[in-house]
Amino acid sequence: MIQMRELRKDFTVRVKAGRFRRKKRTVAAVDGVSLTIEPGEMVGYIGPNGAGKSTTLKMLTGVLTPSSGEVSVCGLTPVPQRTRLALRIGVVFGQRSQLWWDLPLGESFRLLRHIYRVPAADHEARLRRCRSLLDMDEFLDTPVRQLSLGQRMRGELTAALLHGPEVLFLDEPTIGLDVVSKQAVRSFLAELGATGDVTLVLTTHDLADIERLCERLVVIDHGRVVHDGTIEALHARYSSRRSLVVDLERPLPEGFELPGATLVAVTAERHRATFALESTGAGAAVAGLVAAVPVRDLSLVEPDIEDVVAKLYRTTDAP
Ligand SMILES: Nc1ncnc2c1ncn2[C@@H]1O[C@H](COP(=O)(O)OP(=O)(O)OP(=O)(O)O)[C@@H](O)[C@H]1O
Repeated sequence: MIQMRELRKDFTVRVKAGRFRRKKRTVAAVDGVSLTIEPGEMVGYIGPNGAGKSTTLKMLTGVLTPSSGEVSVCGLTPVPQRTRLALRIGVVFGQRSQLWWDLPLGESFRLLRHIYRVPAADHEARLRRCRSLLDMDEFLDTPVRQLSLGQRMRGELTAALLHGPEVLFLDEPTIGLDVVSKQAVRSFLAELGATGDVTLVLTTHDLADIERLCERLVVIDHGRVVHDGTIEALHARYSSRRSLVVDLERPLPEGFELPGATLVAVTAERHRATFALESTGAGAAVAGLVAAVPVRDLSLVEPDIEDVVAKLYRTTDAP
C-alpha cells in the first residue's frame, strides 16, 4: 500500500557565519527511510521534535517532492499523480483545515461530496456513521470558525473519510484536545482500524495514542528509522519488564528472594515491595510470594512506554 525506498529530503537553510555573513547549509530532514506498509496496517510514526515525521508525511501525500529515493502510495507516485492520489487518501494535518471556515460544518461536508463526486448513497452512509461515532449532531449547523478544537477535529476526521479513502494520514490527531475529545477520536480511529478497510499512518507525541491504536511503531530520529516493530519488541529491546507491587502485613524478611523476579525497591509505608518480573510470567512469582509472606494487596504494573521511548530517544541522540 505504501512503499518508501531510501527516501530523502534535504532542505537548504541559511545559518549565521560571523556578524554579517550567512552561509548555506543542507539539513537532511529525512535521511534514507525505507519502509513498506501493508493494506490495513495501523502504524504509529513517532520521534522527537524535528525528527522528520511531518516531512515524511508531506512526501507521502504529494505536498513535498523528495530529494532522492522512491515513494509510492496506492501504486501512485505522490507528487506527479497528486490529483489521482487525493481521491484514494485522506489527510488530517492539525494545522491545515479542509473545512470552510465561514460555513456550517454540515455545508462543508456537502461541498466535499461534490468536489470528490461521491455517490449520494455512499456519502449518506459514511456521514451517518461518522455522525454517530463522533457525536457530531449537536454542532453540524455551527460555522466551523465557532467550533471548539475537539469539535473541529471530529469534523476534520469526517471530512477526510467521506470519499472512502484507502489510506488515512494523521499528523498529531489528538494534540491540544481535552480528555473527552481525545477518547472520542481514539475510539473512532480504533473502530475504523478494526474494519481493516483503511490503512492508518499517524504521527503523535502522545504515546497513549500509539498504545491504543497501533500494532506497529516506527521511530524516526535525525531523519532515520531507529525502531520498526511492535511495542512489545521495543520493551524487549530495552528489557523493560512488568513489575509486581505488593503491600505486606509486615516488613519483607532480610535477604528475601523470589524465584522469577528481582527485588527493585522497598518502602516503609505499607511495607511495600516492588519486584521486576522475568519474562516467564507472573503466576509462579505471585504464588511464591503469597506462600512466603502475608500479602495485603498486590498489583501488576505494565512497563511505561514513555520511559522506553525516552530511553530510545536518548540513545539515538548523536547527530
Ligand atoms: N521548509 C523547511 N525549510 C527548512 N527546514 C525545514 C523545513 N521543514 C522542516 N525543516 C527541518 O527539517 C527537520 C525535520 O522537520 P519535521 O517538521 O519533518 O520534523 P517533525 O518530526 O515533524 O517535528 P515536530 O515533532 O516538531 O513536528 C527539522 O530540522 C526542521 O527544522
